[in-house]
Parts: sequence; structure tokens; C-alpha cells
Amino acid sequence: MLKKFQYDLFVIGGGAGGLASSKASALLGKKVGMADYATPSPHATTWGTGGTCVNVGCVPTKLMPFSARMGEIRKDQIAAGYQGIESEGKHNWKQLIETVQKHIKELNVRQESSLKDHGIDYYNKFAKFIDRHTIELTDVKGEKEIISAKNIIVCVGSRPMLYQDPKLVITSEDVFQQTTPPGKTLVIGASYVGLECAGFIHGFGFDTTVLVRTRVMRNFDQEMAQKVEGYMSDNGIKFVKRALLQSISAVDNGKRRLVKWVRDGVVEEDIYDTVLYGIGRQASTKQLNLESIGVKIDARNYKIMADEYDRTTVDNIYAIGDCCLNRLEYTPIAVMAGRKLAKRLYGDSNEIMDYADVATTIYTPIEYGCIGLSEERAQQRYGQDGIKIYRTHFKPLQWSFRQRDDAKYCGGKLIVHKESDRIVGFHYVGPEAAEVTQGFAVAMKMKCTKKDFDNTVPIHPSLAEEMVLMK
Ligand SMILES: Cc1cc2nc3c(=O)[nH]c(=O)nc-3n(C[C@H](O)[C@H](O)[C@H](O)COP(=O)(O)OP(=O)(O)OC[C@H]3O[C@@H](n4cnc5c(N)ncnc54)[C@H](O)[C@@H]3O)c2cc1C
Ligand SMILES: NC(=O)c1ccc[n+]([C@@H]2O[C@H](COP(=O)([O-])OP(=O)(O)OC[C@H]3O[C@@H](n4cnc5c(N)ncnc54)[C@H](O)[C@@H]3O)[C@@H](O)[C@H]2O)c1
Repeated sequence: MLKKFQYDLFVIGGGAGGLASSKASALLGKKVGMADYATPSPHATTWGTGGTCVNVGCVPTKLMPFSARMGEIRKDQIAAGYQGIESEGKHNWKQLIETVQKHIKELNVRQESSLKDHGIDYYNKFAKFIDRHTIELTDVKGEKEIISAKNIIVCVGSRPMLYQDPKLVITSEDVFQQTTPPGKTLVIGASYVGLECAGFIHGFGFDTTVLVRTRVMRNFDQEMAQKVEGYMSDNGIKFVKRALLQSISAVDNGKRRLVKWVRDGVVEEDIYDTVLYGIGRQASTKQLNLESIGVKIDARNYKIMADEYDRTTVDNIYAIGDCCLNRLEYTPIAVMAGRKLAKRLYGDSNEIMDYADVATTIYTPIEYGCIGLSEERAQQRYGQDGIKIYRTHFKPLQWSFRQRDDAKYCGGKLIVHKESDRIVGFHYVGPEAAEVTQGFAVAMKMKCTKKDFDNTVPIHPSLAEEMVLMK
């Protein structure tokens, strides 16, 4: 019998969700194709296979803070008796970028060979719908080809939101590739991207200011947000709060940026070498032709409307990851959603994603990890009398080598629903927040109670100190 479609499944987007769903489908015996194409940023930055996380997201944003911390550790090494490192030393930004990019290139190659190993046809081409089963693919030279598929998964992710003068401002997409040091930097936005970038730029010794429209980390537990902000500002990062950006213009023969903002009705200004936007992201769905084939997208942010089974409004088209409405924008979420979707489509599973109690970490100079509700949200849900808060403050053992006044910002908080004794919020500010929070994520998934927590024996006395106080 003549096969009607070239592919059982075609995946648009080769990021976290695309790689996971295409490989899982191929392992279940399906003929799979995948297109991935990074449209250049306004600064002509582009990248290879693997999507946001590998190229311009998790991987570089974690390598940079780790690298920045190495400078900090130098001071501890001296106190711990290491010799010959007394000089402050200079940091070479270009060397750092080359090292980070080398690692990313290795990941790109690994991704491509893994696709080959799975028998997946990979197209480094921009995809656009012609109809619900037909896709036009365009390569970098503008050459086109058409493919057809029975099912299609859209996981095109998102790109940084650009506000004023994109040519005068860089984003998280550009900063990891530019070999010239950022110099004096203004970061606009004070959530994940803004604070992580401000943290590592300052960590490498550059004068750094964060322009904050409302509050720092406004969607997070505010007590914890104040700890992160306090630590960062005690260490020299400046915060300009309740400030509305007014204009950005090129000065000094185009080399620097004059930025004006309004605060308390007064216009203030300063000149920076670099201005970086970290003001959120927008789904990359605009040029996909989705609406004309019947796939509904949200008019405000162009996100695809998909149900709990990841079905769009067209029955052979599915959507996962950052391009979907009301999804958490994290790599492991896109990966898990992709695998589960493949197993529902081609395996015997009916399992859907559970988005409750997902752990997250912001890799700020002092890391913050959390799971579940903030104190503010818990109060809204259960009322002020319906919850009990347990707090701890501690000095991390590894910070004992020298006097650190900023240790006061380390701390944690458990939010407990009084009636059921269930822990509904976990918050931690301190070293290795990602690892600590990850460990607790399982307990939260198992609907751990405060009593379970009290009965858990810690691994190490220093952890005991951190945890006992929460009891
Ligand atoms: C700076 C930064 C740091 C981050 N750090 C973390 C972190 O520490 N932990 C974490 O969990 N998450 C982190 N994230 C979020 C994480 O990167 C995303 O949630 C994840 O990449 C989403 O995966 P995705 O598959 O939905 O989309 P993406 O990874 O964005 O992949 C989409 C792919 O589709 C391609 N594409 C788009 N349109 C087309 C088209 N028409 N044709 C062909 N290809 C197309 C894109 O170029 C891209 O390669 C970070 C994000 C950023 C920006
Ligand atoms: N560690 C991690 O897991 C990690 C790291 C980076 C990014 N991410 C993911 O990427 C997504 C995007 O992160 P993000 O930080 O870009 O977006 P975000 O939506 O989390 O925060 C954007 C911030 O910019 C502010 N803002 C918006 N417009 C502004 C303006 N004109 N002027 C000043 N401030 C403005 C907002 O108030 C908000 O605080 C997040 O949802 C997150 O899930 C995750």
C-alpha cells in the first residue's frame, strides 16, 4: 500500500521538547523528521542544534555563574592555606566565552549524532505550515522543500521580548557569544534572566545596575526575594527600583548607551557600555502560519492553546514546551512533556503531565530554590490562620574560611498547611540551592508532612543545623 505521508511524525523545533519527543517516538518505531532553525537575533547571533537551553539558556547561564564564583573561591583558598594565589589576578572574558562556546559546540555535535543514531531526519531549516499535514522548510540560502507528516508536534519555544531599540540593547542570546567584555552594564528586568545575567556580569568585575520596574522577583516569595536582593546589593550590584525605562540612545560614536528612566516622576540617566534586556520572552509562533490552518493561539503572547493532552485545536497537531499557554518554562518540563506525549501517541500510555510542585532555582550569586507556594500565595489560598511558617537562618559551613557579613542572607522557610500538616511551600536561599531543592522535590511530590520532615535524619551535622532550625 502506498504510504500517504512521508513521516509518521514531524517535529518543529529541536530544543528540549523537540529532541525528547522525536527520540522517544523514533524509539517506539515511528518514522520521524525534525526541523530546527535559529533565526538570527538583531545582533546576528545564531546557534546550533539543541534549542534555547543548550545554546543560549540553561547551559551558558549556569557555566557563567559557576565561573564567576571561581574568583570568589580564590579568597577562601587563601584562608584555607593555598599559596601562590595571593594576587587578585585578572579575568579574561574572551577566554571565558571561548571555553563556554567550545562546550556548547560539543553539545551541538552530540545532539546531531544522537538524532542520526535514532534514525531521525534532521533539517536545519525554518518550518512553516502549508496545511495541517504539509510543511514548507526553508534553509539559510532561501531554498525550499516540502514535507508531509501524519502527526506534527510544535515545540518552537520562545525568544527574548524586545522593547525599545533592539539594536542598542543585547539579550541573553547575545551575551554568551560576544567576545568583547560587557563593561559597565545596565540590566533591565529583575527576574530569572535579569538577575542571573546581572549576577555573573558583576561577578567578573563589571559595574552592574539592575533597572526594576516594580519589585525584584515579583512573582516569588517576597521574603526570599529580599534575601537575594540584599546579598546582591551588599556585594555591589546596584538596584534602581520603581523605575520606568524612558529612552536608550547611542553616544560616544555609537560605542556607549545613554539610558534615561523615570523614577518618582523624576527623569534620571546614566551612560553604559552594555544594556541587556531580561524582560520576559515571547512564543516563536508568529511565522508558523498556525492560525490559517486552525490552530488557536493566544492574542496577547502568541502562545499556542493546548489541552492537558497537548492537543491543539487541530487534531493531528500537538504542542509542548515554552510555546504553549500556561506551561512552566523549564527544560525538564519540556523534556518530560515530550516523552509523555510520544508515549501517548505511539505507546500504550495515557499519562499526562503533572505541573504541581515543580522545583525551580534561580542561579543568582546566592542561589534561590523553591517548590510550591510562596507565603503570599499560601495566604491567599488558605488564609493567614490556615498556614504556619517555619524559618531558618544559617551560615554555610563552607563559608567559615573567612568573615562574611553576607551570610545573614542564607536561610530557608517551610510553609505548612495547618489542617493537614502538609508542606505546601519550600524555600531555600544559600549555596547549592538547586541540589538542595531537587532533593526536597521528591518529598513534596510524595505530599510530605511537617511530621515526616521532623523525622528525617540529616546527612551531615551542618545540614542538621540548617534543618533543625526549621523544626
Ligand atoms: C537565559 C535562560 C536561562 C535558562 N535557564 C534555565 C534553567 O536553568 N533551567 C531550566 O529548567 N530552564 C531554563 N531556561 C528555560 C529553558 O531554556 C526552556 O524552558 C526550554 O529550552 C524550553 O524548551 P522548548 O523545547 O520548549 O523550546 P526551545 O528550547 O526554545 O527550542 C525551540 C527550538 O525551535 C526552533 N524554532 C523556532 N521556530 C522554528 C521554526 N519555525 N522552524 C524550525 N525551528 C524553529 C528554535 O530555534 C529552537 O531551537 C532558561 C531560559 C533562558 C532564556
Ligand atoms: N534558572 C532557570 O530555571 C531559568 C533561568 C532563566 C530563564 N528561565 C525561564 O525563562 C523564562 C523567561 O525569563 P525572564 O526572566 O526573561 O522572564 P520573566 O517573565 O520571568 O521576568 C521578566 C521580568 O521583566 C520585568 N519587565 C517586563 N517588562 C519590563 C520593562 N519594560 N522594564 C522593566 N522590567 C520589565 C517583569 O516585571 C519581570 O519581572 C522564565 O519564565 C523562566 O521559566 C528559567
